[in-house]
Order: sequence, then C-alpha cells, then structure tokens
Amino acid sequence: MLQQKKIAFIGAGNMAEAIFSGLIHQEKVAAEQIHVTNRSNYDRLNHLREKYGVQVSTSKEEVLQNADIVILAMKPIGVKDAVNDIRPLTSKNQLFLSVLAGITTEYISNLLGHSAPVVRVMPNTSAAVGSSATMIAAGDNANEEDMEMTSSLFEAVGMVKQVPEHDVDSLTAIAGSGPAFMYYLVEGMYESLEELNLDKDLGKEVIIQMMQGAIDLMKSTDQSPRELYLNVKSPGGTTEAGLNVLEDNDYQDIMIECIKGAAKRSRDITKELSTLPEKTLS
Ligand SMILES: NC(=O)C1=CN([C@@H]2O[C@H](COP(=O)(O)OP(=O)(O)OC[C@H]3O[C@@H](n4cnc5c(N)ncnc54)[C@H](O)[C@@H]3O)[C@@H](O)[C@H]2O)C=CC1
Ligand SMILES: O=C(O)[C@@H]1CCC=N1
Repeated sequence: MLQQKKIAFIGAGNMAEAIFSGLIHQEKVAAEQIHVTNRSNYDRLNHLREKYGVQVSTSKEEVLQNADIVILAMKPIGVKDAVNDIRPLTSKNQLFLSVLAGITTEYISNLLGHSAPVVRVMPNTSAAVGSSATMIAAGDNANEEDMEMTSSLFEAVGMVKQVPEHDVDSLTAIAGSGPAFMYYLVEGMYESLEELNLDKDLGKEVIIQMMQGAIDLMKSTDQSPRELYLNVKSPGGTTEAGLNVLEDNDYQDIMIECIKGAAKRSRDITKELSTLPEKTLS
C-alpha cells in the first residue's frame, strides 16, 4: 500500500524523526520516499539526510510536489503560518496527516481551504523503535481508504487504534504524553541509585529490565494492576514500606491529575486557536 508513495514531512523535529526513522528501520518505506523540510534549519535537514538517507529540502515546493501523503509535524502554535505558507502548493488529492496535539481536523481543513482528506494522528516517540501507541481519527473528508492508508503507515511503527476525534484530546494525555510521564518516574528511580550508593550502570540495567518484566507480565495476564502489586507486597515487607510512602503522598491521585491536566491542555490548545480561520476557498 505504501510502495511508491511520496511522503512529505512539514517539520523535522523529534516527532517527525521518530516516525520516519521507525518507518525506515522497519523497512516499510524506503528512505527515498521520505521528503523532509522545516522552517529554516538546513543543518538539521542535512543531519537527517546523512543519518537516514531521506530527501531533504528547504524548498516546500520541492517537498510537496507530487506528494501523496503530507505529514504536518510542526508545533501547534506554528500551524497557521505553516499551512498558510504551503497552501498554494497543496491539492485536494493529497492525504494530510496532522500529528499536532490539540489541533482539530476542522481547523486544518479550514486552513487548507480545500477538500483534501485530513486525519488527526497522535503517535509517540516510541515510533522510532516500532512501538508507538498511535491514535487516528478521521476528519470529515477522510474516507475508509484514507484511514486504511493512515493505519498501514502507522502500523509500521507500532499499534494503531482508530477512535472518534472527540476522544483524541484525552488519549493524547496517555498515548502522546504518556512516555514522558514514564521517563519522569524512571528518572526518580535513577536518582535513588546515587543515594543508595549503587553502581549507576548496573542500577539502570536492572530498572529497565524490571520495567520490561512488569510490562510483559501485565500483557500476559488478566490480573488487574492492584492484583499484580498485591502479589508483590508481603505483610511487613519492603514493598509495603515503599507503597506506604506512595500512599502517604497521594501518588495515584497525582497521577490521575497529571493525565487530566495533559488532556485539559490538549482541549485548551483547540480552544486557544478556536477562532477558526476563514475558509480561503469554497
Ligand atoms: N514530541 C512528541 O513526543 C510528540 C509530538 N507530537 C506533536 O508533534 C509536533 C512536533 O513536535 P516535536 O517534533 O516534538 O517538535 P520540534 O520542535 O522538535 O519540531 C518542530 C518542527 O517543525 C518545524 N517547523 C516549525 N514551523 C514550520 C513551518 N512554518 N514550516 C515548516 N516547518 C516548520 C521546525 O523547524 C521543527 O523542525 C507537535 O505538534 C506535537 O504536538 C505528537 C505526539 C508526540
Ligand atoms: O507535549 C506535547 O504537547 C506533545 C504532544 C504529545 C507529546 N508531546
């Protein structure tokens, strides 16, 4: 399905790199099919070309010409300028995938001013290793074939779930931002290594394998997280001592607030930009 397709990335940051590096490593797409541009950082484009063999250009025209799929991967705040800039170079025959947090397909369609299909996509940086949890939601003009194309692209870099667009803000908190919350937790564990006078390399290896094992076990069982941690906890034991500290500090409430805060931010981005741009063409 993806063979021969020209894929244009508008934006060449962390997320764009995670997606196309994953696609290339999984051998789903050849590096020559990927065309990348950014605002103005040619050194960055050059670095990406040398590292992955992708096509890069500062000319948006070159990148967009005959592109089948256009992936919008700039920061949400820059979407208006970016799409205004490329609009004359786009056509309704191209499939637009927006990975921008908090930006609706309606907003993108209004900026584009034509009836090209737009799909909202929320991946995460684990795409780089083929392990993203990617949410996809159809905009009004996206048909089944467009969704299949989007699915097949992102299945190459992990799991894909098609969801209604009204759920994407909440799912962004988990699928998109979630990895950062995990890394933050692990950073805390790393910091404990020093206080415990443990060898850092050994400790890091143990922490990563411990996390991997916990994930493997969760995937292999119907047991709830509560059952799983109760299996670990012994009366008067070490786990109980640690869990007491977490409970005393309302750790789970904090985690719930963390996810809700991220979801709210996604909804607020939409609201901040909610004065929809006027349709430029009928
Ligand atoms: N970093 C992550 O884990 C995730 C990010 N996202 C979304 O991906 C998007 C990009 O995020 P990052 O890659 O982290 O940001 P970043 O700051 O690393 O990259 C942004 C890129 O957009 C380019 N850009 C800005 N204005 C432009 C314009 N007018 N024309 C062309 N290119 C332009 C910049 O030059 C840069 O290459 C955001 O909208 C974010 O919400 C979505 C899921 C996860
Ligand atoms: O922090 C952000 O806004 C983006 C979206 C999800 C992950 N990173």
